[in-house]
Amino acid sequence: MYELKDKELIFVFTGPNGAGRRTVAQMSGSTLGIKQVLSYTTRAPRPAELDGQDYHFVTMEEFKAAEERNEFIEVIELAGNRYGIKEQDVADMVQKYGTVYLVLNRHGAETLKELYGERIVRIFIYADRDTILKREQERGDTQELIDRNMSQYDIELDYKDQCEHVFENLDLAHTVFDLTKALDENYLHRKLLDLD
Ligand SMILES: Nc1ncnc2c1ncn2[C@@H]1O[C@H](COP(=O)(O)OP(=O)(O)OP(=O)(O)O)[C@@H](O)[C@H]1O
Ligand SMILES: Nc1nc2c(ncn2[C@@H]2O[C@H](COP(=O)(O)O)[C@@H](O)[C@H]2O)c(=O)[nH]1
Repeated sequence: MYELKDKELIFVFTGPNGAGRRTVAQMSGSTLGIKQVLSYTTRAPRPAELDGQDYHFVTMEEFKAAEERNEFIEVIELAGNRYGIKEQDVADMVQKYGTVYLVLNRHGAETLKELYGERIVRIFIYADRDTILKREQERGDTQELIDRNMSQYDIELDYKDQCEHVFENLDLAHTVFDLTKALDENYLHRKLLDLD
């Protein structure tokens, strides 16, 4: 296991599905010049999702082969699909960029915290159930997917108080501004933003 050095950090965006974790993470990452370590998944891409941008989309055979080679830090299975982060990807990107981010569910955030300790900064993004429902319907998610996400809502929300930073994501621009400011002030010290 790669041991993270003093200045190396991993931001883990977590919270209920549909709260806007990926959107907020990608916008903040782009503002701050921080790259994402992508998960591998066997699920099919949804409309507007791209291989190499949202996930590494792989076949079950490819995933199982990588699993047998012990390449994943952790693996989860949801609705028959597997998801995992490769240890080598984390090590390579942290060594190259110093700071990276991931978007994971509660299980993934807990696992990374156990493995990498204080080098992990958990950022909890949430919204109320009705807001998430509306966003998922507008995005065209299937009822099956919406029901699955909603069934996990309370479990994911219960993780809020254990995370280092918590942001309610209602107005997107405000969320990204507040988050970017917090990460810059607390960890990055790049002074990229005009904070007045
Ligand atoms: N503040 C916001 N206001 C309105 N819509 C938003 C906001 N934040 C995100 N969205 C939209 O909500 C939807 C879900 O966002 P996103 O994909 O980032 O969520 P997520 O938490 O990563 O969940 P999932 O894994 O289901 O995609 C997207 O269509 C996104 O454009
Ligand atoms: N623990 C992990 N969680 C992951 C990983 N990759 C994605 N996720 C989370 O799973 C759910 C479902 O994702 P979806 O894109 O199919 O809706 C969501 O909360 C993701 O953030 C991973 O490698 N490990």
